[in-house]
Amino acid sequence: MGNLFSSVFFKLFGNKDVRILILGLDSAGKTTILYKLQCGEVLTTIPTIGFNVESITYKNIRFFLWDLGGQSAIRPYWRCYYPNTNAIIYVVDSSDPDRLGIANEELVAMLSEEELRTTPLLVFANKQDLPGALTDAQVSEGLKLSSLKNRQWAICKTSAINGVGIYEGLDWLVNVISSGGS
Ligand SMILES: Nc1nc2c(ncn2[C@@H]2O[C@H](COP(=O)(O)OP(=O)(O)OP(=O)(O)O)[C@@H](O)[C@H]2O)c(=O)[nH]1
Ligand SMILES: [Mg+2]
Repeated sequence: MGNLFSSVFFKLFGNKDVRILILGLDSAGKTTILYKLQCGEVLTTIPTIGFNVESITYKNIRFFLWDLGGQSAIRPYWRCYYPNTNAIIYVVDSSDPDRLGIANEELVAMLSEEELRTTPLLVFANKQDLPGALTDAQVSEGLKLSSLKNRQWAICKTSAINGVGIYEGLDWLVNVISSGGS
């Protein structure tokens, strides 16, 4: 089964690298997630000005993960990174219901860009370890995910601090990518 998977994958991709953008409002947890994936640890972060990029290999796929700064002044630069993106991870701070509306507006603006017209979307409803965090259903409703058209999407409850949910999300991405969905 593993060999079958690998052979199908390489027929589909050859040596192609998989490019993932990690986006979301400032302080959502993007950089924390990136380094949790890359080195398995929770690093102390500072707000990202510009980007961090790391590669990880997971289930025989080499992912290039681009973590972009989410502060409002630098969100306009996200679009510089859209070309050739295979999937988007959109990170939401589930403990910040007041900014769910802004998170939705930024998501809608991003997904309306031609270069991301059908790009698969994985939402991380992050900071689930905090008391009172919104559920994945509440985050999904706030982002109006059920109204998305012509796009594969999924939402996972995550905590970058304890690692919960992150690999479930990556498993979904592996399935989407290996079935040619991006
Ligand atoms: N409790 C909790 N705190 C988290 C979680 N993820 C991130 N944080 C904290 O949230 C703060 C912001 O995290 P970052 O990873 O720097 O956020 P970011 O999305 O990269 O922010 P920008 O770079 O400004 O766009 C840090 O203090 C993290 O430790 C989580 O799942 N749970
Ligand atoms: Mg950051």
